[in-house]
Amino acid sequence: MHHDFWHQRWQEGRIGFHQARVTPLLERHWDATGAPAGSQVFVPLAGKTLDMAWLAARGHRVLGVELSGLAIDQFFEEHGLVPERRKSRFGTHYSAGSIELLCGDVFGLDAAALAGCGAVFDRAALIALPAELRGRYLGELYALLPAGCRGLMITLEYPPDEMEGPPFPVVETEVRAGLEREWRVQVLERREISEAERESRFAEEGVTALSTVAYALQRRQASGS
Ligand SMILES: C[S@@+](CC[C@H](N)C(=O)[O-])C[C@H]1O[C@@H](n2cnc3c(N)ncnc32)[C@H](O)[C@@H]1O
Repeated sequence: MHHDFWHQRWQEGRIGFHQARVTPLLERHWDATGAPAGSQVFVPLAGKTLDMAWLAARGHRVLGVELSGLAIDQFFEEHGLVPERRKSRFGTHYSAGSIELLCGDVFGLDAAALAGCGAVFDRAALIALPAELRGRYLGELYALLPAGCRGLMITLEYPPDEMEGPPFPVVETEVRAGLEREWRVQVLERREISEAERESRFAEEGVTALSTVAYALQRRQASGS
């Protein structure tokens, strides 16, 4: 999906994906990932999610990566923080306390950029990408994370011909095919989202069934364990 698409969404305030609360599945399942206390959590396609503040309040350092400078400005403003700025080959880094947001393209990262991350949290990130980018995202970006890294990934499943994403439906076989060579993948919860709970867009588009799935991830050690 072209960068302009996302920049325009932020400029026009069309950010229906943003939640005014912390993701309940994060609160419910984060401990099950075994993410080491105090570790840095990589949050790809971060937006201005409150989940980052929640992770920081739990004692984690956070590295969010987000294309939109507007999203990053709004995150810090809304949390009453004034970030320090520095530039690197990946983009502009904004840091305040234990939260660092990198304004740049997640596909421009390398292993050095993510070397300090002991965990990853993926909500509305994999499912924000069209199929042609998802293979690269799972196969290349996740391969940059260090051995032993833990993670929580949240996906959506719905009949693919019923709505045009994003969010795109991503089924378990796709997650496993993309990650299982390098990661242990475990379904923690699969839950149908009732019509009352769904964003109005799913009803408008006539989506007949919608589920969310939470996966625990663990990057295998180099030995293939
Ligand atoms: C669907 S939103 C989800 C945001 C956040 N994860 C949340 O839960 O609210 C996807 C975000 O990814 C950003 N994004 C899209 N492509 C990106 C890329 N290649 N690199 C970094 N950020 C990207 C968009 O600007 C947008 O804010």
